[in-house]
Amino acid sequence: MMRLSNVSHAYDEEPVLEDVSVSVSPGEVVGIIGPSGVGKTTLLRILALFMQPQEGAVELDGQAAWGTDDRTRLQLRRKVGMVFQEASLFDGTVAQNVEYGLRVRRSWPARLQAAILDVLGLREAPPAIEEALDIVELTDKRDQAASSLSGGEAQRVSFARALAYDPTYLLLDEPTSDLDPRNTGLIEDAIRRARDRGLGVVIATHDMHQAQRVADRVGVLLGNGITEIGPTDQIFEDPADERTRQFIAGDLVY
Ligand SMILES: Nc1ncnc2c1ncn2[C@@H]1O[C@H](COP(=O)(O)OP(=O)(O)OP(=O)(O)O)[C@@H](O)[C@H]1O
Repeated sequence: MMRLSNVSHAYDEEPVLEDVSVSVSPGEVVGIIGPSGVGKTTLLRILALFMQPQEGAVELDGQAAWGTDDRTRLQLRRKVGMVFQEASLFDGTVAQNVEYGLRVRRSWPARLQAAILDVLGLREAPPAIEEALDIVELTDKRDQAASSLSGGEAQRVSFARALAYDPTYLLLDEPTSDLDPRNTGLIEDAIRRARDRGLGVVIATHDMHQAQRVADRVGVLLGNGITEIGPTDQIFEDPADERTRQFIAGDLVY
């Protein structure tokens, strides 16, 4: 389980998160919804161990992430994959971009061996790449130049790259905010497939309907904290907190 406990963080004395606790288990999708600028990205960056919160604890599979040595933290960070709002692919084919996720994990001897087989034209793509491409339905574009893809396809490649890395947890920051309905649907299907393979997924989105479609549990981030977190049906149909109710009903204007 990945868990934030009583986390607070401020930028230049301006509090963004105050006393936030949230967790995700393997095989579960947790949606974090809230208006723009409320701190969803900050929350994900703390979960990804990119930044240390000023207060509170971050724990992965029972191990505290801070207050430990850098090497242990790097090992913990390797359990986490992240997909950002915008795909950032390098100049190369779709398959090469997806493989990048694998390559960073390989030992130097294995990388050297792969490079030699590449030069000899003898290397076959590892199964993890084919599986990841299958999940985002891009198998037929595997040899296409990444620069020739549409925005939606590029985002699906980003998703596949994060999957190929074989993380235990996957964090998604507004992964479909610039996408058309078809690509949005394909990413949402890929999220469900990742969950069914046992990944713990956290998706931050300002689109509450997306959270309703894909999340098992939803946390509502309003003001500086989570007003409520619980099973998706309960949050949308019977919220306990008045601010959550107003936000879900669209009555809370930011
Ligand atoms: N590095 C930083 N330095 C100073 N302020 C920051 C920094 N990063 C974020 N903030 C501020 O913290 C607040 C929360 O930002 P954050 O990006 O976490 O929110 P968000 O909910 O992800 O927003 P959006 O959906 O618009 O991306 C914003 O007011 C933002 O301006």
